Amino acid sequence: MHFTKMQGLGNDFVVFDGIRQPVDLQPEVIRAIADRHFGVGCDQVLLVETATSPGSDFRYRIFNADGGEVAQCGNGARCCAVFVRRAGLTDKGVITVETLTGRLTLQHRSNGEITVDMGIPQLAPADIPFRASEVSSEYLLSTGGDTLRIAAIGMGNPHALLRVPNVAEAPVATLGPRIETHPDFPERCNVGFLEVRDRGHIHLRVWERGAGETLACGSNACAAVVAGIRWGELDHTVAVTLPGGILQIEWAGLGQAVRMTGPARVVFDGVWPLSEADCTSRREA
Ligand SMILES: N[C@H](CCC[C@H](N)C(=O)O)C(=O)O
Repeated sequence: MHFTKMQGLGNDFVVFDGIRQPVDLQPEVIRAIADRHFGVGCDQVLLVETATSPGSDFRYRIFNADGGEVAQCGNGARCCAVFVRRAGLTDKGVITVETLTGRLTLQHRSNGEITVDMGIPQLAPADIPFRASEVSSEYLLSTGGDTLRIAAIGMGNPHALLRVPNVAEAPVATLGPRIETHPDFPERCNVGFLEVRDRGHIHLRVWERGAGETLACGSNACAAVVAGIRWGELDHTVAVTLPGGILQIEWAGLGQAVRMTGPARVVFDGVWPLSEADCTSRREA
């Protein structure tokens, strides 16, 4: 299978064209491809397919490095927009892609960046999903003897957000997996550690569900801005500085879609696997 390695602010992807070639992505194959020592290495595998609903240009599927399929990936959506034009699958400037749970609009900008309409954030606990009796801008989460104040927000995928005084010292590697697998998030969650610098700028580090800490997470950046606005600490246009770079996020408020703008880059093209013999060279199952 032919693939293209891509990245959006260092959040990296192996992207397959599922329209012009048969692609079989079983969980164990995803894990093998994502393996940074025995495979290609990536945070997520993306699959572009023929749209199944009218009004969409493509179907866009997302698989985390752990092999699980999920419904949203913001950095991947920007890479998808670049992928389909570079592959000659479309020459449109505005592309609509359908995902497991919704539809995204991807817009090429004159400076080469991509703006994604990420949809309306889910705030009702049942939609996130998150175990809480009512909607709130802040919840208490008990873990390991600590009680944490978090925001819980859905962007087509679930996110927990914690305020920290300094992202550089945030306990991402220890607290991230504990919150990712907390029972109050029945489908697990992505965990954002956010430092509010001013009303138009935050710093963010993210422990991603199914991938661990990544250099950037587009959907969590959107959720973090929604959380900060609902806490009354942010204005409606925010620069989000992540370890891999900066995203521009806009949210006009309740009932409105979140818009994210940032880069997407091609790294190289490849073939997976080269041959069955090469497959056996991977870490033994
Ligand atoms: N780990 C995420 C999927 C990838 C999201 C991230 N790479 C982005 O840019 O939004 C999840 O399990 O919901």
